[in-house]
Amino acid sequence: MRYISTRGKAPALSFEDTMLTGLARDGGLYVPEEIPTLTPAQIAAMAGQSYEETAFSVMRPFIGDTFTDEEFRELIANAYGGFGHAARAPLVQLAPNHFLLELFHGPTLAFKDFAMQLIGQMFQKALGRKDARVTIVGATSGDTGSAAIEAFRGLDNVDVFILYPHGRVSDVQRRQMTTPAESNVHALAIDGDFDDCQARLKDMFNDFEFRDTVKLAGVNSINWGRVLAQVVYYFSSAVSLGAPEREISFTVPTGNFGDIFAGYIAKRMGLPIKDLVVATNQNDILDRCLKGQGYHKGMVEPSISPSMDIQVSSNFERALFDAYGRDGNAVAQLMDELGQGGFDISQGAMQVLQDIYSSGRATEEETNATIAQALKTSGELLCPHSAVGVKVAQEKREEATPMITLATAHPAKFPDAVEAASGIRPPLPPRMADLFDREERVTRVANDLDALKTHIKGALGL
Ligand SMILES: Cc1ncc(COP(=O)(O)O)c(C=O)c1O
Ligand SMILES: N[C@@H](CCOP(=O)(O)O)C(=O)O
Repeated sequence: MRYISTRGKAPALSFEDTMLTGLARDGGLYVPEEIPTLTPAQIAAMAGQSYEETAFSVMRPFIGDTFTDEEFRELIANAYGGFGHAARAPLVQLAPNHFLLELFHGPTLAFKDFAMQLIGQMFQKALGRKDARVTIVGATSGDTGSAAIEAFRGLDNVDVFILYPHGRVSDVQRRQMTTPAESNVHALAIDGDFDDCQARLKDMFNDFEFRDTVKLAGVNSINWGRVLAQVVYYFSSAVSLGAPEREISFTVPTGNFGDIFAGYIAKRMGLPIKDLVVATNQNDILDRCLKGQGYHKGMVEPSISPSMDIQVSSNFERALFDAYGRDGNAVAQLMDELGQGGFDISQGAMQVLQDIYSSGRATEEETNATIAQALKTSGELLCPHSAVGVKVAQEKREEATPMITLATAHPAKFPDAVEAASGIRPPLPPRMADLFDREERVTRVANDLDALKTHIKGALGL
């Protein structure tokens, strides 16, 4: 299995090199040269399996000879052993034929743990046998950062720097990033929004001198390993509702497009997914785009679902690559235009995208109302991101096809917003009960590439 760049000009790499490289050197994102498929019988065999067994079956075809079967099984077992639910990703029923996939039972209470816990294991194994060291830099609107810090804190061969937008993450998210005491963890509050953080991260990858000096690695969904690990729960949930005999639809609260893109990969692998619905908050660039209005950037509007406050949706580049017939030059041209503010999508590519994805948006009022309604009708307390998904799913779902909405974070990560909408202040789990008593450690850094490079090199003693 080899991986190629969406911009067509970087060398093809193995799974291991793709994982450790992050952004391709032509500025693109790596994708598999070919998508492996599973037969209906292989998918049906997942019924009744543990999450870990399904994870092995789904991901094995993508990793080539990076790990032996035995090693890979062990990494998967280590990754999910600490989750707070035996099913790892349990389904609960919200309404007839509408289900919620709870992805928040990992250590940092968000879906990011599914990929990050595994990536942590895979990095450790791959770096350990090479006796290599890397500097991970990540951009976060709140959840990727805490999950990355949790996965890499205290490891000998990794330093981790996380850029988050100052004042634009919840207090719980911020404290998850700023309170770990390990010296290899560095939380950086950036004067800007998430798009600024992600843009500076990509600038660092495109600055080859800096990249090579610090041995830069990435664990955002830039990293194919992140997307891959998220494919698994589409299979586990769909099979438990009757796939492959039965079609299933999914609605995914979306920002950087990594999670929904994982759903697309599941579909390409043979999972009978009927609709893949992109749900956005008021930062609705993807909804507008999928309705045929082109991809044109506006200002990021802070919302009660801050992890989705994104305008430049990184993985949409992967979707465009396939929609444009895997033409790297066409994608590179679109990304250049994005640098000037936006681009229009050709009719042919738009048709491909609309055949795969549909979309909807939720206003702040609708999100609040959905939190209150779900509590009343099903007893389920939703985080604001999951509520965006539920609201859009309610509009999109059809009676005949089960709809699964992804619940991407635990309500306790956003207690103020959840309390305002529902009257209930969700408590943190006991293991995190002292989060607000722990000392914070954070550096405020300007939204400036040179300032960031200087800070990171200084912290590394370079
Ligand atoms: C809680 C939550 N929901 C939804 C999303 C959006 O996911 P994606 O960026 O993969 O589209 C994020 C951020 O990634 C998130 O943290
Ligand atoms: N919502 C994310 C933004 C980064 O997304 P990623 O999937 O590319 O890591 C966050 O919570 O940080």
